[in-house]
Amino acid sequence: MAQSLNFFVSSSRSPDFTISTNSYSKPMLQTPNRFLSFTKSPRKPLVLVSASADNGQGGLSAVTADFVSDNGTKPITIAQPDSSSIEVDSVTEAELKENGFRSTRRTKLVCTIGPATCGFEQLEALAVGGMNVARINMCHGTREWHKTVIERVRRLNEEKGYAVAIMMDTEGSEIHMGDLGGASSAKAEDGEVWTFSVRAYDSLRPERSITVNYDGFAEDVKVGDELLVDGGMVRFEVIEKIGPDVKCLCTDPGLLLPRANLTFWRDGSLVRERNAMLPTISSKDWLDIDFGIAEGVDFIAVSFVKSAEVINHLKSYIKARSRDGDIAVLAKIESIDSLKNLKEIIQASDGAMVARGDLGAQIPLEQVPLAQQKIVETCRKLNKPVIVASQLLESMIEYPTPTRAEVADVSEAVRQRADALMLSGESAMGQFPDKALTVLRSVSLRIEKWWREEKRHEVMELPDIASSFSDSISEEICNSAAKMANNLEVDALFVYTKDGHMASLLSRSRPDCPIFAFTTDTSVRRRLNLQWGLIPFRLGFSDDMESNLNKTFSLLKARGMIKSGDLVIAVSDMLQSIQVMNVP
Ligand SMILES: Nc1ncnc2c1ncn2[C@@H]1O[C@H](COP(=O)(O)OP(=O)(O)O)[C@@H](O)[C@H]1O
Ligand SMILES: C=C(OP(=O)(O)O)C(=O)O
Ligand SMILES: [K+]
Ligand SMILES: [Mg+2]
Repeated sequence: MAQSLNFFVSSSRSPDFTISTNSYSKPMLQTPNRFLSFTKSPRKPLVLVSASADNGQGGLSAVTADFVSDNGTKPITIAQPDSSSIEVDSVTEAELKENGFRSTRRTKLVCTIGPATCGFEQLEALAVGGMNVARINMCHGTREWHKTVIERVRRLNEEKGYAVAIMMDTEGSEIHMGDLGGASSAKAEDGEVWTFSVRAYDSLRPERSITVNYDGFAEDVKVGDELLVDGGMVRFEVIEKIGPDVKCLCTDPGLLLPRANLTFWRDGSLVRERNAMLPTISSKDWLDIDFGIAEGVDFIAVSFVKSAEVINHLKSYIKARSRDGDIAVLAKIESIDSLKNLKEIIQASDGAMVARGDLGAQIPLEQVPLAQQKIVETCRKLNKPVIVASQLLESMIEYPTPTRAEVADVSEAVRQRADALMLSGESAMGQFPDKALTVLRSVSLRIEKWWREEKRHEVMELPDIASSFSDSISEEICNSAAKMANNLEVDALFVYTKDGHMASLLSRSRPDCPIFAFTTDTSVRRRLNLQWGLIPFRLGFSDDMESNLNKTFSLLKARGMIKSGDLVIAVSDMLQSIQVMNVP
């Protein structure tokens, strides 16, 4: 006869969690105040059972009980929830209260975290300044360093109510220089001869010598090739090969930065010999990915993606290992191959990045703007979030104001209605990370406002993307709701979504009003933070839309974020309907 173990789960602050014993695991959705049973087969003795409740967020409601029993009943109480709470970040809340719905920023901001921004206060300053996603670049720093940054961001979220997501960016199999033996940079002058070598210098790095991370380097280059550092920031010409050493003459002087990217060119085109055969995800990347899964990062951005296959592979790898399979995979478009297979790659991914740094080293610079336009458009059509990255405010690494050209570049990305803009060196190692973020924020707000004032409703034809009939219904509802919202000039769209899909479909239409996205899941909330126009809230809700709406109205009213009379359109995952109403 089967026996049961009963756990009484009084409630939880975050209602989605998994209860597991050493032999059973059971996900629970919104099950406060009830008994949960595990049935044991008679063949397995009922002895020590370690039970834990884990909401997957690093222990908000974690409970562990060593359990000895023959009749198997042991009550477990999990922290009392604040069932009447709604979570939204304080910056959004203040913006909404002060300036109303229209003032909220639609374009999301990603900041690369580095030595200039890794402290808790520095991270908090970025969150206050509007950072939606923190990016860690596995090209640099140690895993311990990255772990500390992740912990600090998590602490910031828990203590201050932010939903800053974490993006881990893989190193990828690019060819790059070594780390300059700890020096922050080295100056290469016109006419100097430098040695690029695959040798690892064990002690001091000889003067004017650079290590290269790719073993085939000395074999692949030819005398006469042009060697570009960081896509042309410094240029050399290969003049002699001596075993593992390649002697190069500096033809365009400049600063060499640690681990700078290297490409070599022959007769005007990029040389892709054996290095083209390097795996997209190297063995070091797999270790970093395991680290990212263990740390529960929200996004993994894959460098130098060549095909959809590698994305599919990584997605199934994550699915098999991550607790909820909820790490989104972003494809970095930064190579010739990724442009060739653009549609399939984006289709397979959960989003993409226009990684203009390396892209500009692989295709002629004048083609980068067109590539950007095409990538942004393709992502929009396929409903995948897209980030425009690299050199948006490059001069702000050193100076407190951007160039006019940089402001124009940021404006163009906002005008293209990309989901997100990204800072790299500006926030990782620049002198003015907060100022750079402020520029992104104010330019975004200004261009978005201009766009609405001009009433430039979309001309973009959005193709049907649903893969099932029920998806088609969601898609039609969202397209119609967004259109209605514009025509009726409503104040906000509300979407109640468990996995975020309906929210992303609304975002895809780029409506004039902000989209309040309510989700029960904290990790979905963080991921929605990358998408255009979404204001993600965490809220416990049921399948009863009437009560969800009443609850939301009263919670938001109590906090002064909406007021009686505001016009709202609500849609939901659970109920396929569009409701138009005034806040009571
Ligand atoms: N974790 C880190 N530790 C030290 N320096 C970093 C880190 N992350 C970024 N940086 C610095 O910021 C610069 C810009 O960052 P990013 O654009 O992400 O990298 P890359 O220049 O390698 O493409 C890097 O070149 C590096 O100097
Ligand atoms: C974002 C990019 O990738 P990374 O900084 O990792 O080179 C880029 O190349 O633009
Ligand atoms: K990288
Ligand atoms: Mg790159």
